[in-house]
Amino acid sequence: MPRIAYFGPQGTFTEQAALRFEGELVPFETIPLAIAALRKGETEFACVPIENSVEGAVPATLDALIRDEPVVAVAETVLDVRFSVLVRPGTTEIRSVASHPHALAQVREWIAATLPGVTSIATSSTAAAAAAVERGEFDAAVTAPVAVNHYALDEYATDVLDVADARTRFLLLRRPGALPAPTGADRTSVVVTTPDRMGVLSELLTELALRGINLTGLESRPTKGKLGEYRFYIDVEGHIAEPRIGDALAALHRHSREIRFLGSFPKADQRPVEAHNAEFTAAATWVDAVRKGETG
Ligand SMILES: O=C(O)C(=O)C[C@]1(C(=O)O)C=C[C@@H](O)C=C1
Repeated sequence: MPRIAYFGPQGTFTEQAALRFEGELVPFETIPLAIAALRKGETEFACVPIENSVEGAVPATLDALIRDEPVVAVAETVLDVRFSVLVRPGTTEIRSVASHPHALAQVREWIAATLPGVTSIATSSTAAAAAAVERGEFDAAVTAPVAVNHYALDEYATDVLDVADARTRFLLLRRPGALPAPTGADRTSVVVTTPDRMGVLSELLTELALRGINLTGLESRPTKGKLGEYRFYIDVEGHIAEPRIGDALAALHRHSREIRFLGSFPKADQRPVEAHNAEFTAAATWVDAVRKGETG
């Protein structure tokens, strides 16, 4: 059975996401450590969170994806997110509440209304907060509902969430190899470092628009070099095997100082992508024929 490194420990949302894929799950304390295990060949896959509908992109994942040797996404899955607040049995007063910063941000209003005056403490993950509460370091942890099964804690509150219908998307990563076959409902992800000149981002987006490609995500992260220098993470609908996507990525390559392919894989929503591949194929066939002198 393949091994899947995941952002743990046991009881994280990421573990719930990783359980949807077939493999032996291996927990790591941080996102960079899970991806490093994949790069080193300790596991065949890694499962990490990439974006949340309330708090946006997960910076630790974006930064880990661009470092060191390339890794690519081969699948994604989306989880509904709602939180439980766990305490040690017998707790009567809550003075501190711990969790992953993304989780704390999603229950900020609930904490202010229900536990006014408590101190919020950031931990490496929601489950790490549960473990710390179990050890007596903090009074309460904001966790995934399943965490109550892994730690000797009681539910103080369940279904906690400031914004209804929150969801988090997770990626299944692998070292580069054969790509997943196109399904007609795919997503392609790249990260581009642009030269420092006027209008370059609009040029990138125009290349997509000209080919009728739907942009589903655009994130920027500093290159960590010069102040004001950024990388752009671009998600589009379609698969690199499709002519219009291949054509667009070639254009992005021409506009960029550095480009890294992050994968073409089936979208979790399985909603078919409206494409114009037949027109692109017909145009390429025509150019080919003209070059050979077969037509005018
Ligand atoms: O700490 C966890 O349980 C995670 O899996 C991380 C994470 C995140 O990074 O957004 C995943 C889903 C929730 O939105 C909160 C935390």
